[in-house]
Amino acid sequence: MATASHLIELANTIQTQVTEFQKLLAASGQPDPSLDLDAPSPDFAAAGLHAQDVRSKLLDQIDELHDLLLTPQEMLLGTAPTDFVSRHALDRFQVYQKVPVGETRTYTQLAEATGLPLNVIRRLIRHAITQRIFTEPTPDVVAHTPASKLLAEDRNVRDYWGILSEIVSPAAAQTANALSKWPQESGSKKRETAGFYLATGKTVYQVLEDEPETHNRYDSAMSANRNNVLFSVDHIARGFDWQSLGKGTIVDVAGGIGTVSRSLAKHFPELNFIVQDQPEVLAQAPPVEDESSKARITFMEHDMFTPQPIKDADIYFFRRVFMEWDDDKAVQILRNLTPGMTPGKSRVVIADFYVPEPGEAPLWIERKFRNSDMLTFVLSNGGSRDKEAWIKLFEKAGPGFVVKNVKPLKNSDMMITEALWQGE
Ligand SMILES: C[S@@+](CC[C@H](N)C(=O)[O-])C[C@H]1O[C@@H](n2cnc3c(N)ncnc32)[C@H](O)[C@@H]1O
Repeated sequence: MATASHLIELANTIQTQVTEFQKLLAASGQPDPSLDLDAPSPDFAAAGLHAQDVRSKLLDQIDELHDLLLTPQEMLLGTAPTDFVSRHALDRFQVYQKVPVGETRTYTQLAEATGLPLNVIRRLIRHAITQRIFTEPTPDVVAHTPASKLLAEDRNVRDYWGILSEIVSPAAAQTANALSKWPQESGSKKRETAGFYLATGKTVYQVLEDEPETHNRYDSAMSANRNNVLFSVDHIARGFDWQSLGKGTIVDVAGGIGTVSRSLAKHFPELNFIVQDQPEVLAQAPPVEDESSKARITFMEHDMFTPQPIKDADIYFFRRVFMEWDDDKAVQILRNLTPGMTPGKSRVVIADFYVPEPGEAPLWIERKFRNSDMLTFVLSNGGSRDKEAWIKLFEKAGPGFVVKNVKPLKNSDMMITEALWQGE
C-alpha cells in the first residue's frame, strides 16, 4: 500500500481549516482578507477566540507547506538581513507620503521628488514591492498596497523600522563579539556587556537621554504594535482576579504614561490607580479622557529604587519593568516595597514578557516572541525570566514573599507572576 503523502495531507488540512476560518469570519460579519487597497479589511479579533486559534494553526501549516517546497539552501539563504533597507530608505526620503493614497506616481516623478537617481529609487521600490509594499500596476507606475498605505499613514510603524535599522542592527551585528568578549556576563542583564554597548560605547538609556530625536522615534516605535491583538494591554484584565479587590488600590510602579492603569480602570470601575514614574515620563502622559476613570487614576513622581511612599495598597503592579533589570536591581525594587506592604493583604503582580517553551505556542508566535527576546538581548543583555527564575528572585527578595502564581497569559506575550506579602 502506498504511504500517504504528507504534502497532500497538509494541503487537505489547510483546505479544511481555511473553509472553517472563512465561515467564522463571515458569521461575525467580517469580510474576506484581501491585498486589494480598496477592499475593507477584516478585524480578526472580532471573529472570536476560536477563529484566532484556527488562524494561528493555519499560519503554522502554511509556513510548513511553504518550507517543504524549498530546499534547505533556499530556506536558509532566503532570510535577508537587508529586508528592511528599502523600507528604511523609503521612509528617510518620505516616499510613502510622496505617493498620495488613491493616486499613482511614476519612478521618474519619484526620482525628482526625492533627488535620488532614477535607477536607485526604482531598485529601492522594487525591492519593497517583493515584500508587498507598493505595487507596480503598469510598468514604471507606483501605487499603494494596504501595507504601504499603512506606512504612509502610521508614523509609529515607520519609526519601528527606523529604530530597527539605526539602533538594533548595529547592536545585533556586535552581539557575537560581545559574547566572545564577556562570555560570563551574557544574559546577565548588565547593559555594559550588550552588543549595543559594544557598538556604541553607551547603553540604550544613555543614547536616548543624549539624543532627543532618537528618543522620540523610540517612543513612537514602541506603539507600532498597539493594534496587534497579541500585544494588547487588555490581556492584563484577565491575568488576575482584579474584581475581587472591590474598591482596592493598585500602585502601577514605573507605569510610564499609565497605559495599563487606563485599560484596567475601564474594565473595573471601582478600582483606584496610582501611576508612578520619573517626572520626564509623566510629563508625556496625556490627560485621562475616559469620564468614568478620571477621578480614579492619579500620577505621582517616584523613583522605584527608593522606599515606596504608598502604604497598604492591595497591589504593587509592574509591567515590562523587571525584564530590564538584573536580579540584584530587581531585588532592590522589591525590597523597597516591603516596609509599606500589609502582611496577608498586599501583593506584587508582575506582567513581563515571556518566551513560550518549545511546542507550547504555534511556531509563528514562538518566533515572534523569541525575536522580542533577542531584541532585549542585543540592546540590553536583558531577557525574560522563566517560572524557576521568578521563584528564585522572590526567594532572594524574601523572606516574606510567597509566590502564588506564575502563568503565561494565553494568546498574549505576557506572563503573570503574583506574590503575596506575608511579612518577615
Ligand atoms: C518598558 S517601560 C514600561 C512602562 C509601563 N509599565 C508600561 O507597561 O506601559 C519601563 C518604565 O520604567 C520606568 N523607569 C525606569 N527607571 C525607573 C525608576 N528608577 N523609577 C521609576 N520608573 C522607572 C521608565 O521610565 C519606563 O516608563
